Amino acid sequence: MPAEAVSSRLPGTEVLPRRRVLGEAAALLLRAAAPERRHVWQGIAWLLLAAGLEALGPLAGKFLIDNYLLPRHADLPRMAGLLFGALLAGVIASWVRYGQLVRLAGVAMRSVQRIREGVYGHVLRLPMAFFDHAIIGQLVSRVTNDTEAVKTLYVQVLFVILDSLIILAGAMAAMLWLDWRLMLIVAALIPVVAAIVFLYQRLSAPAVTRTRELRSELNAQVAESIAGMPVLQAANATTRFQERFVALNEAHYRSRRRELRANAWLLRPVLDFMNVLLLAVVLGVFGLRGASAGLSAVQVGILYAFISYISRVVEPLIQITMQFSQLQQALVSAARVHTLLAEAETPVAADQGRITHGAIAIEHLDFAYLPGRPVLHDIRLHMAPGSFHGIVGHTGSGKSTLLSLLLRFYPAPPGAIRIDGVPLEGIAEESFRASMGLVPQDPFLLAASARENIALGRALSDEQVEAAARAAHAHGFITALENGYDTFLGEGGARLSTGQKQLLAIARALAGSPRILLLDEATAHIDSETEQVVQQALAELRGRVTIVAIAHRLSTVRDADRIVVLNHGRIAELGTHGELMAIEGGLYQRLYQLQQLEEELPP
Ligand SMILES: Nc1ncnc2c1ncn2[C@@H]1O[C@H](COP(=O)(O)OP(=O)(O)OP(=O)(O)O)[C@@H](O)[C@H]1O
Repeated sequence: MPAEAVSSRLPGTEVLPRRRVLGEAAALLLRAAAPERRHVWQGIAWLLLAAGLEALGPLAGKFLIDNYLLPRHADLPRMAGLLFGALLAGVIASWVRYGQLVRLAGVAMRSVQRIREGVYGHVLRLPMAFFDHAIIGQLVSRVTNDTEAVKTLYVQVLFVILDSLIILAGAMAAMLWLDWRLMLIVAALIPVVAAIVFLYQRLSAPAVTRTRELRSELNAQVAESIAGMPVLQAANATTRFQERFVALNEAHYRSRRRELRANAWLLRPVLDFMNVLLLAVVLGVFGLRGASAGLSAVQVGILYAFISYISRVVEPLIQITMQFSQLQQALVSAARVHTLLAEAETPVAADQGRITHGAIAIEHLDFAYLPGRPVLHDIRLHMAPGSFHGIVGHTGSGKSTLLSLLLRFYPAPPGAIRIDGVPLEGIAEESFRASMGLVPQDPFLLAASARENIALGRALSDEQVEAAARAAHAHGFITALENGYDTFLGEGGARLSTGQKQLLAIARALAGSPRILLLDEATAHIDSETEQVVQQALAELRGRVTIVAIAHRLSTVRDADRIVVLNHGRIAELGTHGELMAIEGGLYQRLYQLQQLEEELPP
């Protein structure tokens, strides 16, 4: 796949206009540093003091030359006092600057910490629809790499640029006081530098944005390949993936080279040249003045001070411009983080009531993921508390969609689904999640112990965890592990069989004591023996928990109170196994017979 074809997949990866980048990066910085405003202002105040003290050095030099050296007036105590004063001012200035830089580094680090926590928390609260388009590697890149780049932005803005600007201001003020006309010559350097920076930005901005984008693509591809390694290797696709990676990496290299070229040509060499030019102009002016009026003692002192100050003006300017390459990258990262943060979170549900019994009422439910492409049509279904409903149907008939709506992963039309008489969207999030249990098709186990996998961060006692495991018929195999509930299960529960993982997922769902338990093809990949264990577990929950189970394997829901047969997003049939089997030529009957046939066929 060409590198260009894989961009713009995650919101925030598109190339942003320059003005938007600046605005969004600034918004992010200000928001993250807001709690530390006092530190920033105090830091700036102290840096101003340090710059003032530093500017005293050349002034003291000028005074020494003008008053003592040129007139050959050897007043040793005063000269020593002057030298000592200049030295002391320099030492104090360095000490103050060190203290403030440590303070501002703290501000930067804490702000980035806040941003990173904020981004992760935000991602956790995003609606499921967001993840339909998200690429995991790119999201990881946002939370780690991009927030790290934001730190660069802080360090650069707060340290180098701020400090350099203050030193610059101090030197300019001192020169203004000494000779305003000469100061104007030096000041002419500032617009020239601004023009260079502008030009640099113009030339390198597209390359910088592209480099960042490609880096995030590289991350995404590595993450995707590792996650799908069995499929990659089995499909003999490793060579193609390697080639794709090489193409991306090459594009990254070219983009980075374009960026560095602009840097190498424009920044340091041009500025060094400006420095020499400026010195030549200032010396030239002195030369002219000397030729016309004879160089006075006062002018020699000023010349000395000016030469000292010019380096103090040029060096911060060089520092500021040298930071621009990194600053540019950091700005792009900050803007992307800001764009991600601007993604709307799942709206907070109004608290109109809570789930008490688990009665589900669905009325005239229509739903479409994309406008004009309806997936569910006019679903009407009432499920009594403690009942067991099976949902079956062909692939793509809308079974998982119905479950996703019940789980509020996607918003159902207001009022179409009610639980215990309360509209689904009117149940407060905490109590809603506490009352709903989900057993997904893929159990998703953490690289942690069996106990941690069942509790999943909830404050559950050992007794609660064990009771849930017993109810899910998982207690037996867990206690048979070498460390029982504390056995580390490996990445993705690698230590367990598929059936055991599924039982553990059921235990996890039950550990929260849900009123409603939703199972999405929980028996799709397990053997008949484990399926019977699951059936047993579900039978024991009947009357206490409302169960809605999607099942490809019809035997799982054979004993359900009612079976809902979905066909192209509509309820085609509804009834008990017996009732549905009695419909001659009915969909359920055909599905059942087909499965029977599959089971009877020799493998
Ligand atoms: N996130 C989504 N965005 C857009 N369309 C979707 C999304 N999820 C599912 N669909 C579409 O909705 C329809 C119903 O899908 P759904 O997953 O609900 O079917 P299903 O009955 O659960 O299928 P299966 O048995 O294969 O899991 C399908 O046409 C599918 O392409």
